[in-house]
Amino acid sequence: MSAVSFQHVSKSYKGPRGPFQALKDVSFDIEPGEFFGLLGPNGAGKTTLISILAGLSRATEGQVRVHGHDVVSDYARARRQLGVVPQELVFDPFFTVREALRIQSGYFGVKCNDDWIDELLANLGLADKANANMRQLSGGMKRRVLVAQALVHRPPVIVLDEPTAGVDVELRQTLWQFIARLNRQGHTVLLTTHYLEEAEALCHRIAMLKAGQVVALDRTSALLAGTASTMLSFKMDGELPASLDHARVTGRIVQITAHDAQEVEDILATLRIAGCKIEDLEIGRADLEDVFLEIMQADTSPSAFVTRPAGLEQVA
Ligand SMILES: Nc1ncnc2c1ncn2[C@@H]1O[C@H](COP(=O)(O)OP(=O)(O)OP(=O)(O)O)[C@@H](O)[C@H]1O
Repeated sequence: MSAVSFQHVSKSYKGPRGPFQALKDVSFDIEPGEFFGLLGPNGAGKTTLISILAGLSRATEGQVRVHGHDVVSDYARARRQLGVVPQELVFDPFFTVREALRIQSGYFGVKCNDDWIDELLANLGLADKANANMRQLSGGMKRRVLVAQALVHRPPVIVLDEPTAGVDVELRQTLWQFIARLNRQGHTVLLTTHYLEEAEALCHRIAMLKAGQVVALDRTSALLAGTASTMLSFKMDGELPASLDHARVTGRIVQITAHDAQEVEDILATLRIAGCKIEDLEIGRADLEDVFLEIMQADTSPSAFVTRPAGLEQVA
């Protein structure tokens, strides 16, 4: 049985100019023990999908199950399987960190949870903040508390909606070590992030959403191998030839993806013929950010990059 199953999920919001479809027929399964990434640009529908999974919002159509429990008709059991770290920092300013975690344990009917709460605090670098009031914490520390709150009932499925937004490098590493350990112990992880290097390092499989539709879904390694695999990077002043207008330009730095050696040669020839003076040329492997941009810029019909069904072989 899948850990999480989205089947034909659509969601419409009422807008000033009629209904707005935030999700369009989204279907995929996440297998138990997977570390699964959900990527997409701002407004693609990631938080909407997670809100439906967490029972905070209702799908207009379709069905969502967590370990077989429907998130609407069997809400309590579905919710108990989930630990959700929300994107927004919502907290009660009147409690200490330990009190907040005890109260959250109570919501799930977990009693005498202090040993696990202490372990969570230690693993999230919060041990010395246990008795601090929530309103005294910095933004990054509040985020750590949200992670701890999501995990108090030891949920088999951990959902993280941009958990590292606004978080310093040290906590990111602490957080990922901890989440990766929970994943090795068998917890399923669903992650949304805009830090694509994190997704590349952590996720077994990745789904990409664009305007509410799944436009890519595959093992991370297959996504990296399946699209442009070479990245040319150089510095130059002046205009690029029009035929290279798909290049990514950041100040003087130009990056262009290529599928093979011939395409690399063609790009260099185009630059030479146009009289462009380039410096510091590097040719390297494309990373997930390049793949993401290529997929998002492509005129993708849904499922154009969806090549591989869920499988357990990549989870080992
Ligand atoms: N309550 C709402 N009412 C109307 N429209 C909404 C509502 N919530 C979200 N939307 C719209 O639905 C679309 C998807 O939003 P969503 O927050 O799911 O995107 P996202 O992929 O999580 O984006 P981000 O990366 O910025 O967090 C957006 O166009 C957003 O404006």
